[in-house]
Amino acid sequence: MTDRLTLLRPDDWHIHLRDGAVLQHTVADAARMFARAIIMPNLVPPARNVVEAGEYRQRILDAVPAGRSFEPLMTLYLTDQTSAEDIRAAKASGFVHAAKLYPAGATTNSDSGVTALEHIYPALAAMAEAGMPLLVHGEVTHDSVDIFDREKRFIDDQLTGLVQRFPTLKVVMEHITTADAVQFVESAGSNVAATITPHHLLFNRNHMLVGGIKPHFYCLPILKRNVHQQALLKAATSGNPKFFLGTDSAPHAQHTKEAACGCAGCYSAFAAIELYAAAFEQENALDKLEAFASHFGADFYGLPRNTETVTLVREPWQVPAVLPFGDNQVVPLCAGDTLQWRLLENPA
Ligand SMILES: NC(=O)N[C@@H](CC(=O)O)C(=O)O
Ligand SMILES: [Zn+2]
Ligand SMILES: [Zn+2]
Repeated sequence: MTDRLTLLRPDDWHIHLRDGAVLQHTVADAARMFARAIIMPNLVPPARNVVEAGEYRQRILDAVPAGRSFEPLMTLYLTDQTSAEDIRAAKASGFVHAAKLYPAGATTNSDSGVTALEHIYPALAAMAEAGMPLLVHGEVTHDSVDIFDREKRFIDDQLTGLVQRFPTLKVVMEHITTADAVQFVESAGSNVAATITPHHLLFNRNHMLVGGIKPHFYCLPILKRNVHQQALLKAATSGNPKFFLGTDSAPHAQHTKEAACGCAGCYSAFAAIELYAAAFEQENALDKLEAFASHFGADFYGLPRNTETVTLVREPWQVPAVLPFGDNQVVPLCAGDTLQWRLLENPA
């Protein structure tokens, strides 16, 4: 049995670091293992243009612990008002690497998201032109659509047509949760890819709902049935370069999740690579982890792969019950559980 695993240093192609006092914690956790991360722009107010993205980037850089290297890859939050010029200015900055589509009302802080795709056609044309990937939270939002069906309906009603209309646009379907999404991405062109989270690989809706409701498993898109979890595990460990690491680590203070109306999002960045190692080991596919975590995302974004390495050792450790989160605390994914793999602390 392997008990040591050395990988090219990974990147996270989907993370929420939030803002303000919590950055000291969220940035330190991400920078412990990741060289770079695609930073989600759903702040209040969101990072909608190159100026807001640049200011946010500086706040993140200011929070990187001394002695660590960590490059925040910024994204723009698309609204009905985003113009082709906004995209061109963002591209010219060199630090904005993608733009994010939140259908209005789909998830945390998506109120200023896009109300109809037609509104962003000029921006999407500029993105295709610039080679800038569109990152998609792929869920429809109509009250009439069941929450467990919202991803599939988005593929059928919106994404299929969008990919046809913009055949050269790079699209990342973020945090996929269904066999339908796996199938859609597999059968699309090489310009379409997907990120997969550790929580959707390790858990299904039974973990969230059987034996009492577990708010720390509540995220969007919501955990699905076991058959979907199996399809995601298969895709992530397949060696297909269309599927790569994106944690969707999305911390919310403990009291806002353990509430009558709890927030959506799981905090995984503190042990992301260890959690993925658990999922890959379960599939007997640890040999596939490096490409998923460290090659395919950079290749898709057209960025160089990292050159330094990180090492994981088989050394069981217990996930703390809570972690500091600015002036509050956050309950991490798998709180209290024992993880088998541990990342060696080798300063970057
Ligand atoms: N994934 C989540 O459940 N929540 C994310 C938003 C998102 O990625 O949809 C958040 O910002 O809290
Ligand atoms: Zn999302
Ligand atoms: Zn997210």
